[in-house]
Amino acid sequence: MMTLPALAAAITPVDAALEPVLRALLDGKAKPPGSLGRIEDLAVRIGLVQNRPDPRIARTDLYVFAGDHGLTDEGVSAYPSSVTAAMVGLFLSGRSSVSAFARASGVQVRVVDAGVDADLPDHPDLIAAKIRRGTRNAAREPALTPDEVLAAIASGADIARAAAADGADVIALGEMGIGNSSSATLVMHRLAPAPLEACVGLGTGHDAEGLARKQAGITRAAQRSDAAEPLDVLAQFGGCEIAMMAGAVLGAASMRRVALIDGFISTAAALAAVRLVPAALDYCVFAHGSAERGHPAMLQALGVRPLLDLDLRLGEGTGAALAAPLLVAAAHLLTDVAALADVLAGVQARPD
Ligand SMILES: Cc1cc2ncn([C@H]3O[C@H](COP(=O)(O)O)[C@@H](O)[C@H]3O)c2cc1C
Ligand SMILES: O=C(O)c1cccnc1
Repeated sequence: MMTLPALAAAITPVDAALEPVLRALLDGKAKPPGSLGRIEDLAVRIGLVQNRPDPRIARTDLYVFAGDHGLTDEGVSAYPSSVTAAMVGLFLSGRSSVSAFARASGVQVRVVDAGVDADLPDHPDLIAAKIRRGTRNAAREPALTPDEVLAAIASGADIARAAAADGADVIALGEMGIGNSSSATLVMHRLAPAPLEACVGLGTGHDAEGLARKQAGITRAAQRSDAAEPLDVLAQFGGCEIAMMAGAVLGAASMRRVALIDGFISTAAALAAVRLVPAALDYCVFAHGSAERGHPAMLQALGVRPLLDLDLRLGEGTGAALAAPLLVAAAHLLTDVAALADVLAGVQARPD
């Protein structure tokens, strides 16, 4: 396992000198310069991450990090915590939304028990990495201890690094955890930072009364601690799965792999990772803009633009699974498309 300082030392910013080289290659392809829009930007990003003009994306592994939240005692979610474990079973049976989308994209899904409040039966696609059975209620006390946060980060990094060592080119992050939109809201509030009102959204869905209850629970937690440093914020308000996803971003970056980020909650984890190690941002690709209220401002705080705009608001990694083929296509643009000069030379050389 790598400690946080060791991870930070292993993450270097991408080589900016390669960007004009990649842009020139793309401009020279058999197409008008810039005509493939943001897929060209994506190709540049992938080339920079892999530090080569001919990047390849042969395999994307998607990890769904699952954990429960003591903050649900405040009534912040429309659903009971027991849904988390039930959904883990569904991911493993291949009948969830992310399973369906991942099949369409040729992406392998595995589930990580980061902190589910249940004993989960063994399964070949389940990684047992439980930090604790659910977090403490952040409205009353710190959700996690500092040691639990560090353990979660190290474990997430380990999972991403092992995937990379095993041949994954992209590590995609999804999550499942009833109540975790509240935890992500508090992480965003302190680390974006942004006013609390701008960070609270509907999560899985709420009527007016439910939203008021969610706001009240989140406000109680925010009033209990003025944490503003990333590790402290993760301890006060974070979830096991959010801290572990932050670690997975750092692990992917330390191995020069793309971390493909899903929606609101995954972005909050990426935000924590970037606040811990700013250079990690160079390795992140943001799959989609979530319909969750705070997501645009969180992306703006990171200075990034997501690939897709499909009004998704689920999590699980559904947006990441949908975006995965775009990364494959973008890499193909650099490796498979002929240079216009070669084509024209070929045309001119051809006998009439
Ligand atoms: C059946 C079901 C499947 C889900 N898959 C993802 N989420 C999403 O909803 C949860 C966050 O919303 P909140 O903070 O409002 O609880 C997370 O588990 C997230 O992944 C789901 C939620 C439900 C109910
Ligand atoms: O965008 C997300 O990740 C999201 C939004 C609402 C509920 N759960 C997840």
